[in-house]
Amino acid sequence: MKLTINKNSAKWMQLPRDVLVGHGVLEEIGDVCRDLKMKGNALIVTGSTTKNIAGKRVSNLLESAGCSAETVLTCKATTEDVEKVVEKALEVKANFLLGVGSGRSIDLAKLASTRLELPFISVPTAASHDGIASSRASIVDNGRSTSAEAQAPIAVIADTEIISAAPFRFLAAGCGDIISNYTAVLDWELASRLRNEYFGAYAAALSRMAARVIIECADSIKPEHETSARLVVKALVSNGVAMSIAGSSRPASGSEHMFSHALDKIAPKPALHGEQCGVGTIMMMYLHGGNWQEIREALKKIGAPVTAEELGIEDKYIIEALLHAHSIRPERYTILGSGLNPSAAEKVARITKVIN
Ligand SMILES: NC(=O)C1=CN([C@@H]2O[C@H](COP(=O)(O)OP(=O)(O)OC[C@H]3O[C@@H](n4cnc5c(N)ncnc54)[C@H](OP(=O)(O)O)[C@@H]3O)[C@@H](O)[C@H]2O)C=CC1
Ligand SMILES: O=C(CO)COP(=O)(O)O
Ligand SMILES: [Zn+2]
Repeated sequence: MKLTINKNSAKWMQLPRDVLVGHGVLEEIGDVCRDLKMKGNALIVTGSTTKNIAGKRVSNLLESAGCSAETVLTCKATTEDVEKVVEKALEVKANFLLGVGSGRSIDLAKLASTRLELPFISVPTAASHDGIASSRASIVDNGRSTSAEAQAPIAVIADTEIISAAPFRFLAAGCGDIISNYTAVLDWELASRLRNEYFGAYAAALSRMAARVIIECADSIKPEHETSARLVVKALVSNGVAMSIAGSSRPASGSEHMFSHALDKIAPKPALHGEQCGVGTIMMMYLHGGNWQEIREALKKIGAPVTAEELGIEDKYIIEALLHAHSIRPERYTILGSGLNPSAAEKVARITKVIN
């Protein structure tokens, strides 16, 4: 008899069942629970800011729908934090979990619910990252950035009224996370050619398409336009689907993500994940010999950072992150190969105008 389910299998693509994107969809959370036969005790995983933006409302709405709701506040996305959420879920005898807020809260709810074999609902309050619907969780384990296998959310409730009211910086960061698909796929192709790594043509095409849509619509992505939020959220959900189809974060994470993870470790005050990935994409596209100017122009039009100064990070940390990036995920082969030397790192950052 088979006792464990191997969802790690390349044949197993797990996708969300209900995806709601639109104005005021948060109000439908009770209906989503009824649709998915989810009842009993809910554990809301949220942050100190996002609790006030959506966490409390989710709690009230769930209670009106006949569930009981407890809340656990998040701080970082580390293995220890996952453990804290697991413990809280056991304490309150949770029947399901919700990640309400930032990428961190969603990743913690995702991984804790996976460990507990309970369903979870993703309720983003900003369109700043593509973990909204993915079956991966980016967790820091013993100081190392890891991409953990996890379940996909059973439902995604992306209320564009809330998302478009968030500071525009978040939406611009989400665009950076999507545009980074270009270099992620180039790295994946390289790994397939040089390391005979599995390459999924369909996931790669889906991933490229999302990046193309954002670049082509760069002129029309504007603050407080709910249509902009809707477009970006759909591309972020599509990225999650690409990762599930690939069975890894390969279609959406390559050398530019390794640069961002390195900055998270090195910079005293890192910028948003998607902002750093966008700047990383400009530099990695240069290393690939591609059209880095197109990436830079699109990010500029959107209003995302394209320089160290705009990231609020000193030049020296950009260089250090470039030198360190290849060692972040040594198993993930990218254009960075076995690493840049200091003069090459400085050259790429200067030529692409990230530093001056
Ligand atoms: N699993 C996956 O596939 C992926 C995971 N990620 C991960 O997600 C994280 C990045 O997520 P991201 O959300 O960009 O950043 P963070 O998780 O670092 O959150 C940034 C901050 O934004 C705040 N915030 C969220 N929504 C709003 C809002 N509407 N108004 C004001 N403030 C708000 C949060 O508040 P609060 O303090 O309340 O949380 C938090 O302080 C990284 O850890 C990254 O590695 C990224 C891509 C894919
Ligand atoms: O951020 C991600 C995709 O955008 C997740 O990828 P990693 O954690 O594997 O870098
Ligand atoms: Zn990302």
